[in-house]
Amino acid sequence: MCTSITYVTKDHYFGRNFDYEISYNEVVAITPRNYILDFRKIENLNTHYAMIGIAAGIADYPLYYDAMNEKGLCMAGLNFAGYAYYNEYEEGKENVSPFEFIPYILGQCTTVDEAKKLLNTINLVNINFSEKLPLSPLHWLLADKEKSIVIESMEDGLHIYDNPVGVLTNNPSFDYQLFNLNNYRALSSMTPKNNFSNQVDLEVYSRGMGGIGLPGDLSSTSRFVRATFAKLNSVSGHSEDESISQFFHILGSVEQQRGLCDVGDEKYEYTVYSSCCNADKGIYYYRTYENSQITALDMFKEDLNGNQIVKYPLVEKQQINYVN
Ligand SMILES: C[C@H](CCC(=O)NCCS(=O)(=O)O)[C@H]1CC[C@H]2[C@@H]3CC[C@@H]4C[C@H](O)CC[C@]4(C)[C@H]3C[C@H](O)[C@]12C
Repeated sequence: MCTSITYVTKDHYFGRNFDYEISYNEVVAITPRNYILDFRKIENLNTHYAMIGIAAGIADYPLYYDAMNEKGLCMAGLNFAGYAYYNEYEEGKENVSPFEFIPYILGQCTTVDEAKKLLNTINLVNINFSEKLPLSPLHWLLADKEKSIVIESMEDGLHIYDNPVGVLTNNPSFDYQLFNLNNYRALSSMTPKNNFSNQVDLEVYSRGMGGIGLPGDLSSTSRFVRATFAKLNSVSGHSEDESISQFFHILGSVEQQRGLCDVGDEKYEYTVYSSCCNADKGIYYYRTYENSQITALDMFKEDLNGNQIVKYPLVEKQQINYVN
């Protein structure tokens, strides 16, 4: 499972928990403007916006899980197994395969509205990256500072939802996740008054009772409600330090500890990494399961006019500040 959120203080922040039981040798990858983006069915992009994000480090192609471009547009792919459906090639459409989708959008668009125009002509086509890397069933969160949308390609067509809460998890489809929030409208960050009955005197024996009923488990519907509640009630200062700390704490509300989600064969789904982009400044921050220290990469410190992907392996060793 994964959770992705967008968050605005003074700047715009975007990121995700990447929850899984295996890794594809993830790296932070910077794709500069003149790296030739090679597409299977449409014309290559020989120059495009530069982007930074986490990608699979197993191929010489920017196989992004999530990324932002130099204009502050951000996009993340999350599992959508059993719901995602990719089509046959269709003449007259822009046939983009799911593994090309993030570079295709971030390479050319500066805002969600610009991306929406491209989405009018797109056909998410069922082409593998390779035999070893088959199609992934995904849906996507796409965000700029003002708004976000969710993109779901399903058997009945391409769905593009405005996302008023700026959160995405996994199954089922986004319209359900949003509707399900109605069930939690009584939750509050405030101490609730006794609505139960005036015939019984109910005590406020603890702080935090306004949130009783918030689902605590790791299912995607529960994470959706919990991350949304955390994000929308979140209070943070505007400085960079306060903002990214708060961002990682929101993601922390839905992080997965190893062992709690058994997927068989002695494998457990856990939060492999959490990321937070400052989309205004082009800085990619992340933490990994074993390394609680925040690592940062500034895309503008790279030569963005280059033509080769620059890759940084994740810093995964715990960094402890021993004081004596
Ligand atoms: C598994 C991940 C979703 C995490 C998630 O949501 N976990 C919940 C599981 S569950 O909901 O509990 O079942 C997704 C997110 C992005 C994906 C890569 C995208 C590029 C590339 C595309 C190629 O076509 C295939 C290989 C490739 C490296 C992909 C592998 C894998 O598919 C990645 C990592």
